[in-house]
Amino acid sequence: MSRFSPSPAAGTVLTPDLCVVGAGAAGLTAAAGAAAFGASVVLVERGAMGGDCLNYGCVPSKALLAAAAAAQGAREAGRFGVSAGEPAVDFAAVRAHVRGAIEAIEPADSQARFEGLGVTVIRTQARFVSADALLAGTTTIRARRFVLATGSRPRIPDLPGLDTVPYLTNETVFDLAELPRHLVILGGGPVGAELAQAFRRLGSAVTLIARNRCLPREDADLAAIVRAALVREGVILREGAEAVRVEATPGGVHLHLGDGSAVEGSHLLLAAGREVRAGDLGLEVAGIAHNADGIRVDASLRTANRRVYAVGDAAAGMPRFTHAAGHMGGLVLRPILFRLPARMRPGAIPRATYTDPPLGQVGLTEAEARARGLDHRVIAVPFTESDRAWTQARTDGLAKFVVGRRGRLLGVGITGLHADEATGLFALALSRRMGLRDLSGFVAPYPTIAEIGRRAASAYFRPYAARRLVRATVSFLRRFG
Ligand SMILES: Cc1cc2nc3c(=O)[nH]c(=O)nc-3n(C[C@H](O)[C@H](O)[C@H](O)COP(=O)(O)OP(=O)(O)OC[C@H]3O[C@@H](n4cnc5c(N)ncnc54)[C@H](O)[C@@H]3O)c2cc1C
Ligand SMILES: NC(=O)c1ccc[n+]([C@@H]2O[C@H](COP(=O)([O-])OP(=O)(O)OC[C@H]3O[C@@H](n4cnc5c(N)ncnc54)[C@H](O)[C@@H]3O)[C@@H](O)[C@H]2O)c1
Repeated sequence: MSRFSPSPAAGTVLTPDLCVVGAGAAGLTAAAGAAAFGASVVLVERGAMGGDCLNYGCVPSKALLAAAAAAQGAREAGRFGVSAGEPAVDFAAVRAHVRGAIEAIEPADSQARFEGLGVTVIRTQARFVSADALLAGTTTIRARRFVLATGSRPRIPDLPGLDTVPYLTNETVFDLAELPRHLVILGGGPVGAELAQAFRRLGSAVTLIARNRCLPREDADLAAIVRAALVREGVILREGAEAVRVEATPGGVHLHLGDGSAVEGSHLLLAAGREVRAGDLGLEVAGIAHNADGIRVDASLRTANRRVYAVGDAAAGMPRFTHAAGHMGGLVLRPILFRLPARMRPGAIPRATYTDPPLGQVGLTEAEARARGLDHRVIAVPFTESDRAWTQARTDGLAKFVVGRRGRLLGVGITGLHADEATGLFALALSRRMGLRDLSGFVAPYPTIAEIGRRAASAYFRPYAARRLVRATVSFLRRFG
């Protein structure tokens, strides 16, 4: 149990083993883990417990997408011979569902739970006042080690006119009282793509502005399938479009694009990437280096100040996902508590975008393998080869296995039905350095999308089976009865 809980009196100086700043996925994991090992822990959070994922990110977006999928299911039921028709969407009830999902998960991240674990939770802004001391309200914390898990915030683009119009970000969009008539989304990354589909399916007109293409970080063949689904459902996609100016109109906003055209909408949602909150942490005072991408860390997630680590979205150059944040929050406990080495391997972190169809990736994409000059082959398996895809009438999918020498997996990308779940399986295979031989021997339940790994293995090994020597061996062995 912490020697300090509950909340300290004003002016107190605390000297815990560990001080964690930020109670999102990264900070909560570090705090809970350290407390479980008997370390004294102080956790400082200035906003809502649970951070972005619970309050303004993964949870509300996935809950909104689930409501949107129900609406789309009604629209598409006809292809199964079931008639439902255009659904009536009660947006207040949708919002209640989103809120309900947050409230159901909230207790796991709550101050009460963490105090129950023995963590001292201080609900205020923290900043360094020296290389080894942090000020949280009126409490000074001189910890043996610090973990900065301060997350990121939406990047507000430098767009002329933006200061004159109302706009939404992920921090406000889930609180909308009414369904937007026409939502204009700036940014075609995962936030833009997921929310474009969610609002379109719930009944809004949606225009998505993407500087390059939709889901630019993803494999082009896989992203094209998601793109086609969005367009089929009526999302107006403006790819290769640069927003250059915005102005208010009586009905909402008027967004001017670089090619001279304009888009008119009732609401504007900014989904133009993330930036790191570093300015208000007093990093300079503590000798902690940072850049536009975040707090600079080495492979063990240590900052330029040897007492201080940075994890999650706040750490520069690291993948910005909840599971990555949680992983980093646990990883830093190795050096902090046990003086063991730790090495963050960003390349091993899988990701999924929860559009329908979802898109998952782990390891290298085909373009990344090519750019690195790796000796590789790509085995592409369309979902028309999956019996499950046929039973669900969802053959709009593709899996791409990027393999190196002797069939070793370098990366797997998959879009289609249940691709998010299947990505977890392939992430395990990659983390265990498996190859297509392992996938060929893996028995998945029938009919599931996971069987697609075996399909890829069959396609890879088929030419070997056809070799003259192999055939001659089979023929020779036949003689023995
Ligand atoms: C719309 C959206 C959907 C997303 N969906 C997914 C998804 O489906 N799956 C996925 O893996 N990822 C998703 N993400 C990304 C995911 O939300 C982040 O990667 C994750 O929340 C990062 O966790 P974190 O702990 O690093 O930071 P955060 O969750 O941002 O937590 C940081 C905390 O630090 C606090 N803080 C900051 N500065 C200070 C200070 N000086 N003093 C005290 N407290 C401070 C903040 O208040 C905040 O609570 C999504 C993001 C968005 C925006
Ligand atoms: N399913 C998930 O795991 C999930 C879901 C949502 C978000 N996230 C995380 O949240 C982070 C943020 O996502 P995001 O979608 O906001 O960011 P992003 O950086 O992935 O995409 C933003 C896009 O906006 C475009 N853009 C920026 N300014 C523009 C302009 N003026 N005109 C036109 N286009 C412009 C950029 O080119 C970029 O493609 C991601 O890094 C991701 O890791 C994850």
